[in-house]
Amino acid sequence: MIASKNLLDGKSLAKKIRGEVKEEILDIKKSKGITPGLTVIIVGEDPASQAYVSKKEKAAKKLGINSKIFRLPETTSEDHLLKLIHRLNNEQTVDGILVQLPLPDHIDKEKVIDAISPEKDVDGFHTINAGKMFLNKDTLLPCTPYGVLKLLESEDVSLEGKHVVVVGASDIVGKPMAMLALNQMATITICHIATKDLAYHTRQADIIIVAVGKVNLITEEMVKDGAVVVDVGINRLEDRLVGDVDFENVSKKASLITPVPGGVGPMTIAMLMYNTLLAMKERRG
Ligand SMILES: Nc1nc2c(c(=O)[nH]1)N[C@@H](CN(C=O)c1ccc(C(=O)N[C@@H](CCC(=O)O)C(=O)O)cc1)CN2
Repeated sequence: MIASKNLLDGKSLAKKIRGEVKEEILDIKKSKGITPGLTVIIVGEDPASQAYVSKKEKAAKKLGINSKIFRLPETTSEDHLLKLIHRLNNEQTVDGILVQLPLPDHIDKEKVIDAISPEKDVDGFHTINAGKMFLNKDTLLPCTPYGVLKLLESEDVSLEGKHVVVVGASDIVGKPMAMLALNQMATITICHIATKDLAYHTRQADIIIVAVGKVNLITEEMVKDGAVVVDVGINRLEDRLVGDVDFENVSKKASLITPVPGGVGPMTIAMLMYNTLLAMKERRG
């Protein structure tokens, strides 16, 4: 782990959040005799996805959440998946349903996500939940962007009036991230694959949030002095894991910066645990 005074330490904050969730689960178990249930479905053998699912299973177990993992083969049909989701939607003890992404190409991701009951959609990806987030209504929020907000909040970084530049416009990170920042009264810019002169935009940013998956996409010259830099990228090199930011050089300019690993990644899992508890409380608390 890199030691630096300006580090946004997701690993520590995630531990704290998991501890709070664990306490609340214990209390609810004692007072109401109910336990949250999380079901994760993974299709295919992608090693990174398998590792993420194992992390989710381990975290859930530690917090006293009943977890069940469906590990389905790559050849699983869309129809089979939809039927499984339908069955889980109707199971009283299942509070959260999550389908690990990406899915194989022959399966329609949107159709699968929208088959999950919105109240059990602990990823916050369902069209109804995305719409509620867009309208700034209470709902289950996507774990990674929600984790980024919590990380910023933990260091008293207010987004109000700040220029937040989000690099990457994916449905699971970039777009919801920008919307959550807007809901916090930030001025937002979303940069994507067709953006001309990325550096022009990033240099204006008070806060840069990058989620692309490209090593060293954000370099020192692209960052204003004192900016806050949040790196959501995960790139596997032969010997180590890196983000999208040239950490060594950008960290000299940034007032706060997330490391990879140990920044946003652990927050994703912590917020999933938080959402599972929230889904249980909303439905049967
Ligand atoms: N249904 C979903 N699919 C995917 C999501 C998601 O939120 N919901 N996000 C990503 C993967 N992901 C969770 O599923 C995830 C990514 C990274 C981490 C994490 O803890 N990263 C560590 C490094 C771990 C490692 O060594 O590989 C870190 O950054 O410190 C957790 C979860 C795509 N799919």
